Amino acid sequence: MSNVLDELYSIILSRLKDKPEGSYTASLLEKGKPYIARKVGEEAIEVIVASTSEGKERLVSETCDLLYHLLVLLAVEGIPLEEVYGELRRRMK
Ligand SMILES: N=c1c2ncn([C@@H]3O[C@H](COP(=O)(O)OP(=O)(O)OP(=O)(O)O)[C@@H](O)[C@H]3O)c2ncn1[C@@H]1O[C@H](COP(=O)(O)O)[C@@H](O)[C@H]1O
Repeated sequence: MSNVLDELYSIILSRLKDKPEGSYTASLLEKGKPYIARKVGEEAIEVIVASTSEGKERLVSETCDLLYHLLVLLAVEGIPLEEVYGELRRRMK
């Protein structure tokens, strides 16, 4: 069964492959892996700031930005989402 993260990951993979005009994902690929990794860090900081002062709606929005950029990083690294799910399951007590 597919969930929203799987669906988004699949769209990201197709953007990285087809590089359509106007795709933000494709523009990230052009900027390179260190840039994408930095974006993950920036978005994580925005999550921290939102959690301390900006309210729940903002926290949800920044969480989405963080998850999206994390998925792009995993996709660029060639790590299937199933591998992350598997590791999370392995850790579950
Ligand atoms: N879920 C997202 C998503 N979340 C966040 N973002 C983008 O991430 C950026 C975060 O904002 P920032 O201010 O930090 O960055 P910025 O100044 O816009 O960009 P930078 O120059 O800093 O990289 C915004 O441009 C958002 O549009 C996303 N961009 C795309 N998606 C989804 O990814 C899929 C593919 O999108 P495209 O590649 O654009 O077709 C689609 O399903 C989209 O809905």
